[in-house]
Amino acid sequence: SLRFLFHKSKPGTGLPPGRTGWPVIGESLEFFSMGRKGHPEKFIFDRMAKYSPAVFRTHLLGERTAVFCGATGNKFLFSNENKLVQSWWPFSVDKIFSSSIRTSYKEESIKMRKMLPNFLQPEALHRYIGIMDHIARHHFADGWDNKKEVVVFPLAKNYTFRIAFRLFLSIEDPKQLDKFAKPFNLLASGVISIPIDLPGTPFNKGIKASNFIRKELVAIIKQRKLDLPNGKVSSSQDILSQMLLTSDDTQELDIANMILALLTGSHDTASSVCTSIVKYLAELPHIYEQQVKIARSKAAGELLSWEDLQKMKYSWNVACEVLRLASPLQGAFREAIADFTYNGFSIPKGWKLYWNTNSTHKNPEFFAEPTRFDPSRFEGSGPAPYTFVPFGGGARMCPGKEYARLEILVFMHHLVTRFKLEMVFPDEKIVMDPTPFPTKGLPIRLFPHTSI
Ligand code: HEM
Repeated sequence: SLRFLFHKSKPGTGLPPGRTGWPVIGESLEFFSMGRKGHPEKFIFDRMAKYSPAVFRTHLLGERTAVFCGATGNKFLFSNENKLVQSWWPFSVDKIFSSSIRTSYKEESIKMRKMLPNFLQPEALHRYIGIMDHIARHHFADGWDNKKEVVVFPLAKNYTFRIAFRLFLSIEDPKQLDKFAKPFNLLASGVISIPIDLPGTPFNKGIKASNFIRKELVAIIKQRKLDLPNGKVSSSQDILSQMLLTSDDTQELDIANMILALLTGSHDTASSVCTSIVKYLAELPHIYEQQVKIARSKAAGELLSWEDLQKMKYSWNVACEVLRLASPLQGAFREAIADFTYNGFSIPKGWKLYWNTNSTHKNPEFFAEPTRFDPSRFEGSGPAPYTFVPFGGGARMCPGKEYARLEILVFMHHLVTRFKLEMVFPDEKIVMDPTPFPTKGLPIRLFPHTSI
């Protein structure tokens, strides 16, 4: 009956208002298809207008879900971790990363989550800036220089992949990198697939790929444990060494899971941002010119330093504007660990809760003319608290934020010091499936500065 599909309650009278959609699949298809069409915010805004601007209910990925909206919704979910809510990942993610840090409710995983930021804090990452710069130079020399036209998305993936394997594991050899590239792509498609574990399904391939990677990682970790004490490798050469030195009682499998989570977390996110940055710089000459001025202040061939990156405030504002308009993750889930009331509606224990970037990032209440690209939004005190949330917030905030900032800035610097850019398909759209990418991979014409 219609009562089953619609529930329009008033504050104080029960569950948040909303539509549950079809049995089992609920509203999942609409949710994802709007992303695939390039406007994931439509799903959210339609329902905020129809039901309630604070919180509405829906049914996603087989779960009864309440979508929290606006700065107040973000703040509520971010600040109630382990009090009223806990991190929750869809079944497919959980299965592929089984026994990983993503299963937050497990004792060991909480310990892991505490350890993680140690290796990814600004201070810990200082020493790796020279390495990022070095890899960027090689990456541009191999993939971009002397080419009239390139397809950006696969190149950006290659860039973040190279950096991650070097920084975490000291792996640079192209042959070794190749061995991991395919499993990582399988893993990524497994995570977003329909979770049916039968031979040949993307989900099944994802699980197999993650087992393969985990096994390889355990072997690398075992070898490293032998090499570290007799000085065969340096203690500061990568994040793995750092992890092993500060956590001697941690199991190899736990470390492997942690590295797997970090490699995955960094795989599609930062590469998506780098790609979108190229698109906006190609489209917006005045932004590009500003960018070049900053980059030119550095002598050719001179290595980038921590201080240089700190000075790139304008560049980071450009990146933030890209993160606002094309957030790599549109949001994340929590689970209610107790019954509670929010904004007058009751949220039952066990319900899944979803916070999302779009209800604030694309909302004129928080960002005037939200579709306009304007890095000056981040000048001064910047956006209001809990309105700009590409990395989430609170206890589960992305631990890779600083790492991502550095690799994105290094990428931008090398890009604009080398080329002027022109899009091959000027109206190429960015769609979300579920991370944002350009429909044609973003072919770009390159004009080296020396030839201008
Ligand atoms: C621009 C790039 C990135 C963006 C926008 C991003 C965004 C996010 C978001 C929104 C979350 C979910 C937070 C939540 O549950 O509320 C997350 C989690 C996570 N990210 Fe990132 N991320 C990026 C890059 C990275 C990088 C480079 C790494 C690793 C070096 C990384 C590692 C992780 C991990 C391990 C988690 C899970 C943390 C947990 O469950 O507690 N991310 N990220």
